[in-house]
Amino acid sequence: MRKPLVGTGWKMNHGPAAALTYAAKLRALLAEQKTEGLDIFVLPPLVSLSAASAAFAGSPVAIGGQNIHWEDSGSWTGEVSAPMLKEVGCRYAELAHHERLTHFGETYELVRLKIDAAMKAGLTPILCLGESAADKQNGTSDDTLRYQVTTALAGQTAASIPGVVLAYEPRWAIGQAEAAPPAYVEERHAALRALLAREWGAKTAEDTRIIYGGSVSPANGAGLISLPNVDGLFIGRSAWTAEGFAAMVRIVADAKLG
Ligand SMILES: O=C(COP(=O)(O)O)[C@@H](O)CO
Repeated sequence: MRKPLVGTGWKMNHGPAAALTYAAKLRALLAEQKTEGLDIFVLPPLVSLSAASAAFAGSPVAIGGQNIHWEDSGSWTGEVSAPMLKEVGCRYAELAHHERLTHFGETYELVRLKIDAAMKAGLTPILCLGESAADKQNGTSDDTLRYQVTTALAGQTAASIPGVVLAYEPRWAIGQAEAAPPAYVEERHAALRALLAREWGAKTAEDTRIIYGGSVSPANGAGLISLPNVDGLFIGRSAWTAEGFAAMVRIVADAKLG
């Protein structure tokens, strides 16, 4: 049984003061609703991690970083390492987000090194995957996903891969008015699971969580989280308020925990 997951990436929003306000509100809201049996995460910007770590301590909410460097330390101006995230209380490290690939020139070859660094530090990588609009149009979405998965996870084993969360986020669905259609999402998630089974065996495929992100909202969340191969939701804009995120947590809990 894969534990359901619901999380939000704040992207470049919420400095330390706003993080404290958000955390206090979210804690109060979640205390009134079902959270047991769910993994819940918030990914603040780097500067807010320490504040968020203290503010969420003892709550059902874990925190993570939105990126890491592949080395543990050194002359890498402006970067942060996996052990540093661990030290401020992070459980997760988001890697390969579309915005980092597009605006900062990251590649899946580089992401492989980051996955290795995150695992070594005891962080759970959230590995973002997703095809472009052109891939979708050309019918090559699953080829692109296969390349991304096999490249990023090349250093991993059948036993370690369930320690990675796969976040399917079609690039053409991020920051839009609508999420990808549920039937399309289920096809991609099923294809990803079949790929895991082919490459690393049935148990790895069965145990690895695959979550969906890209314009998830209160209007479409229930439909997406009810899909058999969708183990969680990864939310941007709709969860940038504590009230919005608490509503999404409720949708996931209702669908997955009954
Ligand atoms: O980018 C993401 C989705 O953002 P939306 O604003 O929900 O489209 C995902 O990685 C969550 O941060």
